[in-house]
Amino acid sequence: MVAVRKRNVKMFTFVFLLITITSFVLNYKHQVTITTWDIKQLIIQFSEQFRKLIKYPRRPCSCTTCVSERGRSLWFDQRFNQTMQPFLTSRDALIPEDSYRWWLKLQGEKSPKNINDTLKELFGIIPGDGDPLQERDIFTCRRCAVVGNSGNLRQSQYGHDIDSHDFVLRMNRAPTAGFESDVGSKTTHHFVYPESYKEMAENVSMIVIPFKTLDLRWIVTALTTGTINFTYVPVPRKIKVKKEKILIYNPAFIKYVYENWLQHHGRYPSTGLLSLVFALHVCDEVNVYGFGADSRGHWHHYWENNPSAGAFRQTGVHDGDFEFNITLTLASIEKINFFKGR
Ligand SMILES: CC(=O)N[C@H]1[C@H]([C@H](O)[C@H](O)CO)O[C@](OP(=O)(O)OC[C@H]2O[C@@H](n3ccc(N)nc3=O)[C@H](O)[C@@H]2O)(C(=O)O)C[C@@H]1O
Ligand SMILES: CC(=O)N[C@@H]1[C@@H](O[C@@H]2O[C@H](CO)[C@H](O)[C@H](O)[C@H]2O)[C@@H](O)[C@@H](CO)O[C@H]1O
Repeated sequence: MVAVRKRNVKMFTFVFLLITITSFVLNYKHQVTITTWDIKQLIIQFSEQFRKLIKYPRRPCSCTTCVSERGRSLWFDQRFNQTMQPFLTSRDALIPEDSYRWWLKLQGEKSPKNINDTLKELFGIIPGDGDPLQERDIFTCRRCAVVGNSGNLRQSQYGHDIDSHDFVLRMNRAPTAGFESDVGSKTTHHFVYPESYKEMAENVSMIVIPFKTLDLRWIVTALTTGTINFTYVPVPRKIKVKKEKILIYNPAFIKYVYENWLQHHGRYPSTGLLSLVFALHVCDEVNVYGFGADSRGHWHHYWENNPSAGAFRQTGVHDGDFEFNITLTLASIEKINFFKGR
């Protein structure tokens, strides 16, 4: 009787250990490919993971290297501030006073509505959280593609590569239909502001970048009364996006990008730079496509011959050259992979 009980305990311990070890190994899914269920192999893989765990005890992710890891580049460490929150959410909708004052000047609204009332109304309608990009754990490796709108994507054949990422981030009016072989067909997140809104598929999360109070008010009315149809250009009265799929880029994060990364160049950061720094904060591996001006320094698009491609240089709203240098530096220190297109 005692012998049987002892055997049961042993059996139970063995099964328990096997499950623990297996799930531990599987958790490191992007570093380890399970090719066999051979117990010897599993033990070898487990000890390899254990060795890494001892060597890098507090790694933030399971990729070979994680973007947010400090100590690899002083240039990066001086700019990257892990504590900055990329999103405003219903639980955390506070904009610090200095950031708010700075933000108010971006598009010089004449008589902005009370921001606290606006945020209360907005987060009474949308939750602004619960998105996969807002949840993190150290056992995964989040591979993100940030896809800018550059004409250098034409005939690049990057489509398959882009679609292989866990998250594919696009921006403004960028289409995929008809351009799949160069830009891919997958989109998980799409950055817009009212003036650049485009309809998106149901499963895509829309990240709204607000540059003024009216942009936040527009989200409210675009989901309800449809009363706002003009900001500095006409904007759609109504949008077809599920409330749960709308996320709000934090104005304080725009200021952080402007100060820490852009070092006050231009009037404020472009959507491309805002998306790229955002990705550094929420992804573990960042691969960048579709960034790069044409020979005149204009932001030409891959899907159209946009006549105002050089307007930003005339108005000085963005410093395209400085922004591009940030991208190149990030690539040179291996924080991102940069795909230069054609
Ligand atoms: C006329 C104008 O205002 N154009 C601006 C347009 C325009 O408002 C939207 O396309 C409307 O849908 O938006 C911008 O940018 P745009 O939508 O052109 O491009 C998005 C981001 O991609 C990168 N890009 C683009 C083209 C190119 N040849 N090289 C690039 O590197 C840039 O990082 C760019 O930010 C914007 O929001 O930033 C900036 C552009 O200056
Ligand atoms: C070309 C230009 O300077 N246009 C500005 C316009 O800038 C655009 O703002 C967008 C957000 O609303 C986005 O940042 C885009 O990249 C910019 O080109 C606004 O600043 C607008 C405010 O009234 O003034 C236009 O002249």
